[in-house]
Amino acid sequence: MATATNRVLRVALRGDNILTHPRFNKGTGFTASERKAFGLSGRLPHRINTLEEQYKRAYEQLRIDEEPLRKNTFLQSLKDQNWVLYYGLLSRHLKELIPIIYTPTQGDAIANYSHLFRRSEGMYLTFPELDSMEEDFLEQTKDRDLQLFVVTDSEAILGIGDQGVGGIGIATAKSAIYTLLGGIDPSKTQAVVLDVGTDNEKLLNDPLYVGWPNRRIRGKAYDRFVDKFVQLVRKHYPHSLLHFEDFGVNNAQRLLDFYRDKHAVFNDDVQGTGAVTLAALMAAVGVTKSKLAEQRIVVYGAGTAGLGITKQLRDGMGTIDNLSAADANKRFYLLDRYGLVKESLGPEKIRPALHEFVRPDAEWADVPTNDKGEIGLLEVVKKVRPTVLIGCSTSAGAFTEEIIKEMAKGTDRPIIFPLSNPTRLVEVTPEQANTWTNGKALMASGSPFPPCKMPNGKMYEIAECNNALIYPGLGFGAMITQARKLSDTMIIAGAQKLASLSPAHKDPDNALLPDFAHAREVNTEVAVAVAEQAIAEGEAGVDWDKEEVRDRIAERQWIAEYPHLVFDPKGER
Ligand SMILES: NC(=O)C1=CN([C@@H]2O[C@H](COP(=O)(O)OP(=O)(O)OC[C@H]3O[C@@H](n4cnc5c(N)ncnc54)[C@H](O)[C@@H]3O)[C@@H](O)[C@H]2O)C=CC1
Ligand SMILES: CC(=O)C(=O)O
Ligand SMILES: [Mg+2]
Repeated sequence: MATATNRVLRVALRGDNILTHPRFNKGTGFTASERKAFGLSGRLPHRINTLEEQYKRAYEQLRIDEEPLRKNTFLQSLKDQNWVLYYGLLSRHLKELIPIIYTPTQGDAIANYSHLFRRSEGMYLTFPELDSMEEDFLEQTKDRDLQLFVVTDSEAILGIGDQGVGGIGIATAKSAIYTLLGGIDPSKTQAVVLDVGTDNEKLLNDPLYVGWPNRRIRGKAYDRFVDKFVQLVRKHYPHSLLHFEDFGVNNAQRLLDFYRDKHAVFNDDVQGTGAVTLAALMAAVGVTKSKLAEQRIVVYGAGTAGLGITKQLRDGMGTIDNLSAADANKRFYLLDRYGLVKESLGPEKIRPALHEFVRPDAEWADVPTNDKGEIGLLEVVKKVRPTVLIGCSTSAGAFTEEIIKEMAKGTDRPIIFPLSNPTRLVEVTPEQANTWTNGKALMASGSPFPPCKMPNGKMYEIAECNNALIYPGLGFGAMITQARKLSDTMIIAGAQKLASLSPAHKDPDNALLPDFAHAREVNTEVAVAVAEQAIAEGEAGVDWDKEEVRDRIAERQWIAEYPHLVFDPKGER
């Protein structure tokens, strides 16, 4: 078996062409024989550095700037130069650097994309260039063994909305996380932005905006554009996984439903968020010694993530506690801008996907409404006495002191998950929820937060309930088995595996989910569970026994170490 350290790579590039290629470049790490073979002798300073020395230098440079956004720019340029150094450095400082390359800082980088722009990364497919899409696609992908596409149309980036072409930054960040935490070879991934315009006035009026300065295309023309891209992926890479990220609420679930039987597709905001939240909640009900099916769950923000979470928890109640879907649906209370999702809101406010979870008006006849007939969160909490409160509304501070205290009256250990990203949009900070519940709340958040002091003096670590803790493993498990689809049962298998790794099993005062410092090992376990499930249910395109899965995964995981490079005119380029 080839390990990274004895791996040999045949490369056809020489001189500046290899020095500027991030996949092959080693900088001062090129050995003497490689320098000779690749024509680098006069192009590099004398000293040959080990990777350890290179890490030390890069980390020193990174620490010069205090500001997270500048660190983000530094790391982006490191990625443009040298993948091994970039991923190796991140692996060594996971907890410190994931928030820099992902939420929250990547949100700022995306919002400022056109002003920070230095060089392109990824595939930009622009609406007016529809006719040349296949040509453009093939130009970038020819001769590449791509296994994963991460695509966004940028309409709902994290919680910061429509970011136009800058959304490429979420596709590249999510791809990088696949490599970092899932072990997917970065040369086998492709980030894509579908630039169908933007309705973000600030971008439309910005003379430096680098995307297509046009209002967002919608309706049939949008669908045709997306479909052309999906068909190209299906035609040229039939065994790849197609990951959708941060599509708008009217497209995310719809596109997933449309393509899920045609190709291995995955919507991270729907399925990844649902899976990680299911795992966090399974851990929390372990602490409260209750069942999933017994919870009364309020979901605040009935958008893509809110509905994805709701459906995943509902399905979890079925698989884990044998509750029928009809009964499980009744455990949920969804709210959006117009308050509780109830019958009388009518079709304008209730999109079809929410129908299963609409509450009957009669149930609320005794509850005060505002002058528009809407029922707010406080009223819902008073009546329902929820055991679980989940925020995915992008509404900062929506879980007020009054609401949290009201919730704490109705349950001994309120389970509170403010999941909105980035950090500043959180519905309540863990510190506030901890104070207002006298340390009783069981918490998990979407972005990283510092621990809180519990009444017993111990520090309570806040689990980061972010889909990045699970999607790399879900995706890798599906890709490695060449699964024809990523089924709901494969996702639940991954969520159950993640829940089983919860530190709260050992001690109820521990975090609900594993720490991000262990995210690589955690995602590997998830990948094994998903791959085994794919094989068990006959979705896999490989004929492995379940017993071989772990070894196969270990063999294929990309490791940030330099391979030995050999010059070969017929080699890779
Ligand atoms: N922790 C995690 O892994 C994830 C977190 N998220 C976060 O969840 C949030 C929502 O993301 P998406 O569902 O993709 O967006 P979305 O736009 O589909 O959904 C947001 C929903 O919240 C509603 N909303 C807005 N203001 C509200 C208010 N004041 N009160 C009640 N509802 C309100 C909107 O009408 C919309 O339906 C974002 O902050 C995102 O970063 C999303 C995916 C994963
Ligand atoms: C984490 C993520 O996918 C989001 O906030 O959109
Ligand atoms: Mg997302």
